[in-house]
Amino acid sequence: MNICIIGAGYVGLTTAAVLAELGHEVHCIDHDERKIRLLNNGEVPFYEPGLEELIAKNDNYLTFSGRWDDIKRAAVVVICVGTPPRPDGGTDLRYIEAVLDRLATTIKSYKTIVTKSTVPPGTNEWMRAELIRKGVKPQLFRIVSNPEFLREGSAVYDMFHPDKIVVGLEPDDDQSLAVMQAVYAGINAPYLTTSLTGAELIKYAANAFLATKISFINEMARICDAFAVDVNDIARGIGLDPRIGPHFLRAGLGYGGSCFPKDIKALEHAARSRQVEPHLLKAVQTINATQLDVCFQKLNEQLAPLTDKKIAVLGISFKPNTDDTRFSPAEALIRRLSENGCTVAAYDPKATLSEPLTRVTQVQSVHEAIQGADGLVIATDWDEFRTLDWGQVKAAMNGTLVFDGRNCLDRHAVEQSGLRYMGVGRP
Ligand SMILES: NC(=O)c1ccc[n+]([C@@H]2O[C@H](COP(=O)([O-])OP(=O)(O)OC[C@H]3O[C@@H](n4cnc5c(N)ncnc54)[C@H](O)[C@@H]3O)[C@@H](O)[C@H]2O)c1
Ligand SMILES: O=c1ccn([C@@H]2O[C@H](COP(=O)(O)OP(=O)(O)O[C@H]3O[C@H](CO)[C@@H](O)[C@H](O)[C@H]3O)[C@@H](O)[C@H]2O)c(=O)[nH]1
Repeated sequence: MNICIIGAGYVGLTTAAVLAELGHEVHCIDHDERKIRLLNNGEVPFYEPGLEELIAKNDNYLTFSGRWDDIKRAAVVVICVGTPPRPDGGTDLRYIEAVLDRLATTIKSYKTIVTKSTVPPGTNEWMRAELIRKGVKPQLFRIVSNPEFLREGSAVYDMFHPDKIVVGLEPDDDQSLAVMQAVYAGINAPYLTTSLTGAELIKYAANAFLATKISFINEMARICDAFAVDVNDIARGIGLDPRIGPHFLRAGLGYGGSCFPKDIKALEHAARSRQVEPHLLKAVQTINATQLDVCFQKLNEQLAPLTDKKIAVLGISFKPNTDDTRFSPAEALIRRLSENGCTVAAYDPKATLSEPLTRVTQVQSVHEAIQGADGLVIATDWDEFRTLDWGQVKAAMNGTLVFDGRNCLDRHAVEQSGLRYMGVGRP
């Protein structure tokens, strides 16, 4: 099948590479000329495990350009452009609008237009109406809402092994499901069909539920601290109940990234637009917004006064196995330490600080970061940090505090080397 992907970001490039691997002829369009140049040189503009190799392997079936004319040959167009937050919490649909403008002048033969970008409830219905308003004949296209559930850091694996494929269809559309099954032929997952708006809401509900689990365990961590109980024991204890499950119950600095913060806000905004008061979503966000304060306060209590203290921060990205720093709690903590007079040596295996900060230096190794440090903070749970030689860490540091901001370390290993361990809800 000839497929055109619009937007060569985390979702678009992964989709393009995976669909090419499944045997389709894929063309990927992006308006960012730098990205297209890099891709045509065989480079991926961001770090995502396995993606560069998969793109290289499918070189013959995968092309990149900024040419909209290439849409003409495609039977399926997959929209993967960004849908960033607006200051009021709503969704900025300017990139979707720009795509609709282009599609309106390009569509001359029948297309299945698939929305993979995360868009607020009602957007796909509106997109259909917009295309018709812009002059595209209704019989020349169908819209399908096919939200994406991949995680950064395991995007390629997730796209080959989804737990479901959600397909939102127009009310009288009895052909697009077969088109989607042909697109994903070779991927073994149950299909869930619903309306366009139903599919949009499944995506938001999934992210909201996962964020709720994180805020729940972060609130439990606060309670655990007050009762001198280890929150990891609580997470294990409740996680063994299959009705609860063990995932997304790791307390820490809070959730970040380009999805959870914006999508929970967008769902709250959508609810309010229909006069529904989203009490739970508000609480989830309040807990997340104050989680950094709670963690910072713990550090302050141990190291006060913070002014002129040297802190080693391990981790800059919002989660491991990515170089993405969008809404990264690690970066927010580094900023807070800098604002409070600390000297920070930050290290990340892949990510780079998104802006220069006073008294903050990004260094090239853990070894460099910890030299003479008064305290060490694990801000992102990269594997590399779990397996440090704590004896060597102790010898290099000036102080003894290790703050495990991701509850990912073996506390006994840390303590055995004479360091002081402090986690989130792990007194
Ligand atoms: N990142 C994730 O893990 C993830 C997972 C699931 C869903 N999503 C959703 O998928 C969408 C894309 O997210 P992303 O992280 O891949 O974004 P991204 O910012 O990495 O990539 C978006 C790409 O679209 C391009 N673009 C924007 N407007 C364009 C236009 N008019 N024409 C051509 N190209 C254009 C940009 O240049 C950019 O390369 C968002 O709606 C996001 O919420 C993201
Ligand atoms: O127990 C946990 C699990 C995660 N996190 C944090 O939550 C954030 C998000 O993590 P994760 O969900 O793994 O990363 P994303 O790549 O943002 O993926 C989420 O957002 C995507 C975009 O919508 C969805 O497609 C995915 O299904 C959804 O997991 C990160 O800051 C994590 O550190 C925790 O604090 N505790």
